[in-house]
Amino acid sequence: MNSRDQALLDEVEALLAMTSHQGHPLRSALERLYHHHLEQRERLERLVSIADGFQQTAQQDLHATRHQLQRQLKRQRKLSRIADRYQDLLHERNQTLEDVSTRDPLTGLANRRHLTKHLDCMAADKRQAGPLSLAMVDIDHFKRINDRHGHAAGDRALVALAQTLKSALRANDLCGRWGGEEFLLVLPDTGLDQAEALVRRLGERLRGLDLRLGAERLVLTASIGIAEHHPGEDYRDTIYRADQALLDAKREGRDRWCLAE
Ligand SMILES: Nc1nc2c(ncn2[C@@H]2O[C@H](COP(=O)(O)OP(=O)(O)OP(=O)(O)O)[C@@H](O)[C@H]2O)c(=O)[nH]1
Repeated sequence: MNSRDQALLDEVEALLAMTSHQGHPLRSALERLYHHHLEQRERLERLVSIADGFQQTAQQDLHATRHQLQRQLKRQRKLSRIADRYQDLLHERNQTLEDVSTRDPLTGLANRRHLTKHLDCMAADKRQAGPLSLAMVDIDHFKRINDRHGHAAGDRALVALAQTLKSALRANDLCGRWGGEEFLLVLPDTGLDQAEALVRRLGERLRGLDLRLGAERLVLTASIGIAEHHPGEDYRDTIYRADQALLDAKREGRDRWCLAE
């Protein structure tokens, strides 16, 4: 209530209290008006206090809800960080699993499983049109290297051969370890002539390797069998023919290649 209202009320109260106005015809009406005003004021104050209470509760609720939301948001961010880390970990694990199941651990080349799968995919791919050759490469007298210099030296020779193979091949070629000291080359868009040129280059690089075992330089040679895939032929049969050609190369004195029938 402002001071003007209060002054008016004080004035009315004073008038009502004056005994000289007891019989005045307006006194009774003024008194009722005065009490009516007091009642209204009281009601208004109650309403204002209820509204204040509501507002305070609403603000507290708002504050509590905001706080709760912030906590949920924080928790959600934490969860999403954990989920991201978990996914990265899963991706790494998958990658490792993929590597373990498709790579030869010693040389890092494709393993036999991967080579077979690759050939199966090629067989299923009807767009595969150009010539395709397979070459089976086998280190000569590898047992002697192991026997003479130890298994670790043999492993070094295998790794050196794997690196030489990789460096001699083109981007679309695939080479992998077929088993022991035997490696398979898958050469797409390659007829026998081109395969022979590649294998010649490979033999030269292999002989030129500077592989040291103590004071001794180890000269690596390999025998190779090459087979061109016939249209409609099962890849296993092409590999078999390449293997037979490899045996021919061994029989003919090693350090050479032979072409399959
Ligand atoms: N160090 C090493 N040796 C291996 C590995 N896998 C197979 N070998 C060895 O490779 C040798 C293969 O010997 P053989 O099959 O007799 O062939 P080779 O001595 O190369 O004779 P030819 O093939 O006839 O020229 C065996 O002594 C195997 O133990 C390997 O991962 N590491």
